[in-house]
Amino acid sequence: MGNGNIEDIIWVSNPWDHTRELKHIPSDPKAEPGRSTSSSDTGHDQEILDYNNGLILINDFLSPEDYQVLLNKIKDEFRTMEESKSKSLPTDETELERPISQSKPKPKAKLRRLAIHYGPKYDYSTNHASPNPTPVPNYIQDLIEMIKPYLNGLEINQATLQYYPPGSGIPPHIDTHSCFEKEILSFSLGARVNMGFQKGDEATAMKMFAPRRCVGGSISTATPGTLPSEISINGNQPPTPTLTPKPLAQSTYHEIPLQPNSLCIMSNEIRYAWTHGIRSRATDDNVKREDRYSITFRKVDFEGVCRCDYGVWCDSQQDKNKE
Ligand SMILES: O=C(O)CCC(=O)C(=O)O
Ligand SMILES: [Fe+2]
Repeated sequence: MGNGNIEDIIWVSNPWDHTRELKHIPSDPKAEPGRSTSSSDTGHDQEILDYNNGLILINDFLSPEDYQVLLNKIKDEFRTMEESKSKSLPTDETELERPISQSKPKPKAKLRRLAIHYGPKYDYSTNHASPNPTPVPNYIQDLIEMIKPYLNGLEINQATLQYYPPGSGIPPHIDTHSCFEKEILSFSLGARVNMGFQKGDEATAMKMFAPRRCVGGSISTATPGTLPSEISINGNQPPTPTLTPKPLAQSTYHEIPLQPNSLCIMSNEIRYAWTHGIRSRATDDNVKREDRYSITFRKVDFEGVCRCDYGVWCDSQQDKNKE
């Protein structure tokens, strides 16, 4: 099955010259996973957790000031979205006339994840990217600039903001290989949540043949994830590994806390062959969930062909085998 229709879409890149809204940029970006970065100009320390399978978590990614600016911006975005939605809803006249005691009970608020897309929006059922992408706003472009050192030259062209009300989640999935190039990154804000990771089994691989992003993984009992190598970044000091690296055991379900102000980078094996997802539930490790927000960064692949080394889980390569 080909994805030829994607080639017709022309992505017009966003202007990069703009007034900076997030002020601090790490001066000496880390050159390779697990290595130190100077954070002297930001005045705060980052902590890098390298799971040795393509998963890297960077805690305290932004300075507290920048983090707060970003969180406020994102909350505003969802507030505006909700306001415009409620304005566009037709007024129920009959409801207004009804005495309060007789008014219909309000439907229970649904635990629905909300999303706002910037850049080309992908229609997973048709493999089409939207021809009129909404430009990425400046404050998100600032963040893209800050994550650039971790992108290995990948030019991000899509940012998806998501709001997770307490209790909501996202099904386990592998972001479809042919839709997005290389790394997938997610920046977390608001409350902490656990993300589950599991190496895709045969059933998962089969589902990747469908032109969809979300594949439901068959998840067994949850066991806490093993701790990764942990490197604390301290000013100009070289990184000090505080734990011996323990790779995530294959075929086991692992949960890893995503802290607010953390950047989760998925590349190679974890990006191509593991599912990730967030279970819908009220608590994580007995801690009650609160509002969470995330920004997922991707590069939409207009060619729509993946040439990764993980052929079993690759929709492009499996499609080719079937031809
Ligand atoms: O919310 C997140 O951190 C991840 C979201 C995600 O996996 C996705 O949108 O594909
Ligand atoms: Fe994802």
